[in-house]
Amino acid sequence: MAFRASTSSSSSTTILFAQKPNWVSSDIHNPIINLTFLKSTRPFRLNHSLFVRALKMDGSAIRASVEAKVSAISDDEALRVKEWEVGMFQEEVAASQGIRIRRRPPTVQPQHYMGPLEFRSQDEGDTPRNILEEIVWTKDIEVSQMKERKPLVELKNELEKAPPVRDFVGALKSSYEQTGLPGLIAEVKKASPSRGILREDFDPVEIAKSYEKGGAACLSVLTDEKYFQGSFENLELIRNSGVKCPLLCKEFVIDAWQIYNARVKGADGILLIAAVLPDLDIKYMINICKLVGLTALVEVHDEREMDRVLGIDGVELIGINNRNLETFEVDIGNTRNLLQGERGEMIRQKGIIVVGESGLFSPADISYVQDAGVRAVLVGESIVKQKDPAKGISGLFGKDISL
Ligand SMILES: O=C(O)c1ccccc1NCC(=O)[C@H](O)[C@H](O)COP(=O)(O)O
Repeated sequence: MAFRASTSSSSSTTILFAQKPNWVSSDIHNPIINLTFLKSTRPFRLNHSLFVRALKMDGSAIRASVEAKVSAISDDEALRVKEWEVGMFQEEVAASQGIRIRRRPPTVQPQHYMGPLEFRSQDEGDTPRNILEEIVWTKDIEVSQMKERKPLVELKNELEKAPPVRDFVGALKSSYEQTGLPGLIAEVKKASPSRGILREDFDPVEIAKSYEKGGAACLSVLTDEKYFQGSFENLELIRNSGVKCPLLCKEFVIDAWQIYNARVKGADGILLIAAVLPDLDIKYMINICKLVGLTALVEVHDEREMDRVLGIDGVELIGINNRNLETFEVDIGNTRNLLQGERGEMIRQKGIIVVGESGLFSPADISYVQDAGVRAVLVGESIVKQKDPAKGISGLFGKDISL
């Protein structure tokens, strides 16, 4: 329904909406809306009783206008509104690149509030659409809390005490050259949203040592606590245990702060997920990675993400995830599909190393993705579940790959 403004607004006056209002704050005691007038958009606080009346009018009949009482908001509130608008802009940019994952919940009416059906059904509410979105929303809260505890300036000061960086890409290349098989990034993974607990007797250092003994070129260490039961403590323990393999910090990165943190904790590489990050974020984060010496493993799952990432300069490692992180469906044919034709050609021309990720269980799986063009694989479940993970690696490759 379109509305026309017929009066201007000032403090506590009755106005007619020019367009459907945009909800900025869903706080029932403090509802703030952006009202678009004929020429401009301005935030106002809505008088609650009239708000309900206006909504009923809106929902119950097709009318040319609705009425509400509004009052001007404070400078502080205006600043929050600005921040909200910038957030909305970022979401729009992400959506234009086909990114379905929203960075944080949209601002909506609280569940207990008897608001207008129309507005409720347009906003899907604060329910994430899938597990990846839920993880990202949780991460957004976690990261802002971590940043409050340790601001970036403080974190940067700790960089000089970080252990020296190891050559992640070099380790994968030399493993491929020596074995003729994809270099293995073996994942230290206790649990996952799709499979639950993978290993009850989980000793991260013991598993890491066994992987290294079994011929892994690099290790991937999950640091997410809530969904994977991983931790930065595990990363640090492994780093300080004498294990020499370069370490990938397997995280859901949404903020550059996490990249600095990973390096400070001893990581040599970090995962950047194209389904979560718009192009500009990926470019910016790759630059930060270079600055601190980390290798970025940029992960894609479909053609669109692959094309976006191939358009970004400076990418040296692309992971093709065979698992759809929104539905958990696993199909190793995905690796082959994304490496066919022009895409595969471009990857070869650019000298990018492709990592086949997820759902690899047998020598046949390894041959399949190798034939498709991968030079490295990232494997968790099939090897972490084995009593002796080193033997799990020989089983996966069909031979002993330790040198
Ligand atoms: O593994 C999951 O269930 C999962 C769910 C949501 C987001 C990410 C998820 N996994 C991350 C990975 O991609 C895998 O840990 C990694 O590729 C190893 O996969 P696998 O060998 O199948 O354990």
